[in-house]
Amino acid sequence: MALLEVEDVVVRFGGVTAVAGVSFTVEDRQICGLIGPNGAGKTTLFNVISGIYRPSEGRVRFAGEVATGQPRHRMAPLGLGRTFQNLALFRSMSVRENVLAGAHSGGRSGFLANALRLPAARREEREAATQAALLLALLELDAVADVPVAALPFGTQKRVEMARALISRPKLLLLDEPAGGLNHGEVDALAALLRDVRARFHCAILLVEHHMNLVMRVSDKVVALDFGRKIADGTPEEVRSDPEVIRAYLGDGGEHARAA
Ligand SMILES: Nc1ncnc2c1ncn2[C@@H]1O[C@H](COP(=O)(O)OP(=O)(O)OP(=O)(O)O)[C@@H](O)[C@H]1O
Repeated sequence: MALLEVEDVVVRFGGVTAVAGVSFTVEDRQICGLIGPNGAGKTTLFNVISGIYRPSEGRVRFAGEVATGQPRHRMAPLGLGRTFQNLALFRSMSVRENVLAGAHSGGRSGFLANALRLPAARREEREAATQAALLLALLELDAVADVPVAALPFGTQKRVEMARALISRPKLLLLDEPAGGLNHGEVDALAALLRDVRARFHCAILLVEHHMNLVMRVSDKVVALDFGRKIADGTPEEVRSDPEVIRAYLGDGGEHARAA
């Protein structure tokens, strides 16, 4: 059984079919890149997988359980962690506070135990603080742990988001354009970091990404979309040389010519 199973997912917005029957799987500890030209349906599909959109048809299974239709707060306990394209951090809070905020969605002791500060809740808080410290070190954020997020460069903020997603120990980490806005050196560091994160956290990673070089370097498998359909699914080498993928990226010389 695959960790993530996307089955015949269709998403319609009024008359627009953004995703037109896409199926693919992600295995345990696999890094999967989701690529496609602008408007291909990547973000829409990503939002279905992370529980933000309900598909018009089809379903998503996570570790064998149907995840579509589950309330969003159930996603972290199910084992799904995500980051956002335009960051969704508490800007006036410190790096450490933001990372700790991610732990609360994974807490097991419940609202009442937390409100009454029962021992189970206090133990969870201590565990979360230890985990946060480890993550801050791994993501090279310890020097800025007490700095408000708003004061930090974009690339650093992206690492904060990743730390926040990782503190709930996801089985699958969903990354929305992690290389967006990063410079060349930062993209190289990100490639190394993604492999490191997989090795240390034993998680699978699904990344939606425009940065082709990063996707091809870090992914075990790549799924390519165009006009809401899956046009290729295979190793980076297979997908890179797939005629439909080349056509989708280079265009047909007419109105569909789009940049890679
Ligand atoms: N909320 C919405 N309402 C109507 N149409 C939408 C909505 N969201 C996306 N679409 C349309 O669905 C299609 C797929 O969009 P989507 O944003 O998923 O593509 P994408 O591959 O992520 O593109 P990009 O790389 O530019 O972010 C596009 O035609 C888009 O205009």
